[in-house]
Parts: sequence; C-alpha cells; structure tokens
Amino acid sequence: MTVVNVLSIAGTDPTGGAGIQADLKSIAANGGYGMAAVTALVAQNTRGVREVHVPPTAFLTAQLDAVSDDVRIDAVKIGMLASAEVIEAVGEWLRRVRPPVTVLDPVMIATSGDRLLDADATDALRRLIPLADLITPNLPELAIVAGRDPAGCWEEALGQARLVAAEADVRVLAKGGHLPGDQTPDALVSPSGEVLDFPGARIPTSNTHGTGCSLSAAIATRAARNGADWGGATAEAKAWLRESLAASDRLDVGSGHGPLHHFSGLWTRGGLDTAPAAPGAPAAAPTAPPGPTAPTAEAIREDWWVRIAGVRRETDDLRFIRGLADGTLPREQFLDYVAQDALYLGAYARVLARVSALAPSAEEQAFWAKCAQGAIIGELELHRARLEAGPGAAGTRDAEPSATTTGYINHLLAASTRGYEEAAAATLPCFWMYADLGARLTGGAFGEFARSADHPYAEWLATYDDPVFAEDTETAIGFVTRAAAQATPATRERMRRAFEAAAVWEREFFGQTAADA
Ligand SMILES: Nc1ncnc2c1ncn2[C@@H]1O[C@H](COP(=O)(O)OP(=O)(O)OP(=O)(O)O)[C@@H](O)[C@H]1O
Ligand SMILES: Cc1ncc(CO)c(N)n1
Repeated sequence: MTVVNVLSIAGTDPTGGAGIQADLKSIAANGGYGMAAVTALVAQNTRGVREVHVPPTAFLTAQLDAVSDDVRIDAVKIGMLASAEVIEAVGEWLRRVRPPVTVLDPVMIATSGDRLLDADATDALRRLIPLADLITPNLPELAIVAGRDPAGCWEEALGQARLVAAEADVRVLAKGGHLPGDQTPDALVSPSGEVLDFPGARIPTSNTHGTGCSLSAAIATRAARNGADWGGATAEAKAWLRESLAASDRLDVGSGHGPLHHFSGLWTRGGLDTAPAAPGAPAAAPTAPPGPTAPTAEAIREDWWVRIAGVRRETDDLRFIRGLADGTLPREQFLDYVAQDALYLGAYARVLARVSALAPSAEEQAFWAKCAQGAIIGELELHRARLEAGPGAAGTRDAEPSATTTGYINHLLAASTRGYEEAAAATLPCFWMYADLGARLTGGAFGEFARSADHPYAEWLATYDDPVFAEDTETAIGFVTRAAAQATPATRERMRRAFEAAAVWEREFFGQTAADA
C-alpha cells in the first residue's frame, strides 16, 4: 500500500505544539503524508492565546477544494473551527467530498483556557458531528456537546459519551486527561453503546499542550492505514502519544504547557542517518544521532499489549465470547470448551513448573511454582465439575485434545525448551488476555447480563474476575517485561514473538467450539 494522505483542517500554533503544526508532526510520526488547510491563524504560545484571525470562509473552501481536486484523501482530521460560518463551510465540503475516514476533535477551549470556538457556534458544531466517524472531546467539550453539566466522575462521562454516540450515530472517544487523580482513562464508545477501555496511568508532566490535537490526528492516520479498525487505531495512537508525552521533557519549548516530543520514538529507534547514496558507500557524517537505548519494562508492556490489539479485538468478537457473555452459548458447546480447557490447564501447569525450574531468582521461582499449582488445581476442579454436570456426564479427561489445544500446548512446550525468557513470555497471554476479558466481562463491557446472578454461566464467569488471578497477572507481566528489558535485543525479539504467537493461540483456543466453526 502507498502512504496514506491525511488532511488536517484546523487552526495554527506558531510555537508548533498544537493545531495544524502538531497535526502534521503527528500524521508523519504515525505513518501518513500530512496535508493542512487553515481555518484560523492563532497568535498563541505555550502560555496562552493572544489573537485569532479568521480568513474569509470562501478562502477556506478554496484551500479544501485545491486539495480534494488534486489529491486522494484517505483521512481527514478536523480541529479548531473558530465560528459557525467556518463549520458550515467545512460541513458543505465534507458532504461533497465524503472522505473515507473523518475524525472530529471538537476543539472549544485551549489547554491555556482560551476560547477557540465562538460561544454561539455550539449548535452548528452539533450538526457537523454526524458527518464524522469519530469525535474526540475532552470532558468539558463532551458536556457541552451532550448539553449537560461537566461530568464529575468517569462513569458520568461515559454516560454522556453513550448519549452523544447514540444520538449522533457517531463513535465517541471520551478522554480523561482532565480528571483529577493519577489515572487518565480514555474510552471508545460506539453508537450501540459498546465501550472499549484504554486505561493509563497519568504521566507526570505539564507538557500537555496539543495532546488532544496530536491524538486525533494520530487516530485518523492509523485508521486510514488499518482499514478503519477504530479500536486498533486508538490503541496504537495512544501508545505513541504516551511515549511522546513521556519524552516531552527532552524538549525545551516555552515556559507554559510545553509540547509533546512527536518524534521521540522514531529518533530513538530509527536514528537520523540518511541511507548511503550508493550500495556500500559510507553515509554522510552523522550529526550525533541519539543511539538506540534499551526499552524500559513499562515501554515493552505497552508495546506488546498494543501489538496484540488486533488479536484481542478478534477474540472479543468471537461468537463463543459473545454467547458466553449474553448466556446464549449452548450448554454442549460450553462443556466442550471446558473439557479442552482442562486438558490445556494440565499441560500449562507443567510448562509453568518448567518456567519455575528455569527462573533466575528465588522470588520468580516461587511465583511460577505457585502459578503451576494454581493451574493444576484449576484442572482438577474442571474435571470434577464436568463429572458432576449431569447424568451420563463424562470427566474432562475422557475428551480428546483438539488440534487447537495440541497446537497451543506445543507452542508453549517448544518455548519452554528455549530458556527462561522465552518460556515465561509464551505463558503471558494466557494470564493477560484472560484477566483482561474477565475484568471487562464483569465490568459490563459485554452487556449487563454477564454480571447477573441469573446468568447460566454465572459461577464460571466469576472465576474470570478473581482478584488473586488479577494480582498474579500483574506479577507475571512485571517479571516477564523486566526480563525482556534486561535481555539482549535478540532474546527480547524471541520473547516478543513467543508472546505474540501465544496470543494468537489464545484467540484460536476461544474460537474452537462449534459456535465459531
Ligand atoms: N499527563 C498525562 N499522562 C498520560 N496521558 C495523558 C496525560 N494528559 C492527557 N493524556 C491523554 O492525552 C489525550 C488528550 O487528553 P485530554 O483529555 O487532555 O484532551 P484535550 O483537553 O483535548 O487535550 P489538549 O490538552 O490538547 O487540549 C488523552 O488520550 C489523555 O488520556
Ligand atoms: C489551533 C489550535 N487548535 C487546538 C488547540 C487546543 O490545544 C490549540 N491550542 N490551538
């Protein structure tokens, strides 16, 4: 595929941290070719807005037509719109051109607190929203769009996002950057009310100028690249944003809220060297590019989780998971799954025991041994429960392992012959995807019925959301990602592959019953 063309329609920031200037950097950093049509010229810096000049709207239309008459547009990101008249002009162009991906960041007030949209333009903005695929309001903007008071807590914000999403038939990314406290949760809410959570600990920095602009441009670019997989695009954009926010203190721009470091990941991992002019010819003298540094455990955690975002979404969409959540999964298929799960757990326990035997420290050795014991107890319980499932019921050990079960087990066994790091990495998706699913099932992300005591599989669903298992999952993630941070690049790469392959097996494992056949 050629590089996607992404158009930003927004205002300017001469200090380069927000607006169109930020959008162009964000689009480039996320893999797109950036273009920009200016809605308003803003004399602003990291401390605040001084003056806004809005050129005649006919000139904005001329800019937009100049682009669309010549260039294939793969995505549009819309930011500051300044006035109702500008909104009408953009709406008129959107209706004519119909870009395949449109993300609207309903910018109203800058990080500094200054207005970027006329107070009387709210109704016009509401009319523009249904033309977008996704809107990305912060909490005050969400409240205005919803016609409510600003949300006092995250639950209330999600309620407002559901309202707007349903009314305007648009996806809403509710952003928690303005919440008090040490968390900055975001959530993607679909028109039907489905919620995809993007949790994240607050990064301790005041360099948040232009985070909203940059994020929306990044999502538009990623969505254009991945065929409008919005969950995947958001996950990838957020991982990039967090890396860029965390590196913002390497820049020295202004004395107010500084900008993010849009290219920190690229410079760190890609360097600044230009390719040699001819094969074998030496590169021009490098201007001391930053050398590659080993990623931190936290960065690896984020990277790996984002890498399996697609696999996780496909898992969410399995009929087995949907049927398990809403209780429509036929009992027979449930029991088939339980039998395979028991067979799997028996082997998983042996692999965990092997990881324990290979562990480099007593603490890790004890932890993995405890997990091995937990897995084999789980196997015994499933076996017993299925024996008691009813008249004529057979225990799980009478079942034949399926090709999928055998394949998954073989992947783990093979990884366990290649040293502690790879063995431990392969066991991780079973912890992580299962705990994540559990938390979302019982959190209501798959519908309220999954939380009901009347649910036919209530008892089984409860085992998904066991706090001890959640804690063990955190410990396992910590051990594995720290081992990866300390490993050589080659070992780290083998760990990542073992992890990703196990995640695919995890999806296949959930998808093996007749529900998805
Ligand atoms: N300190 C932080 N650490 C981590 N993520 C953050 C932080 N601040 C904001 N974010 C994230 O940045 C994105 C923008 O969030 P926010 O709610 O601040 O939007 P905004 O107000 O539109 O941004 P802007 O500051 O550009 O106006 C969200 O994904 C949010 O979770
Ligand atoms: C032009 C422009 N758009 C958006 C924002 C919000 O950060 C800003 N400060 N400036």
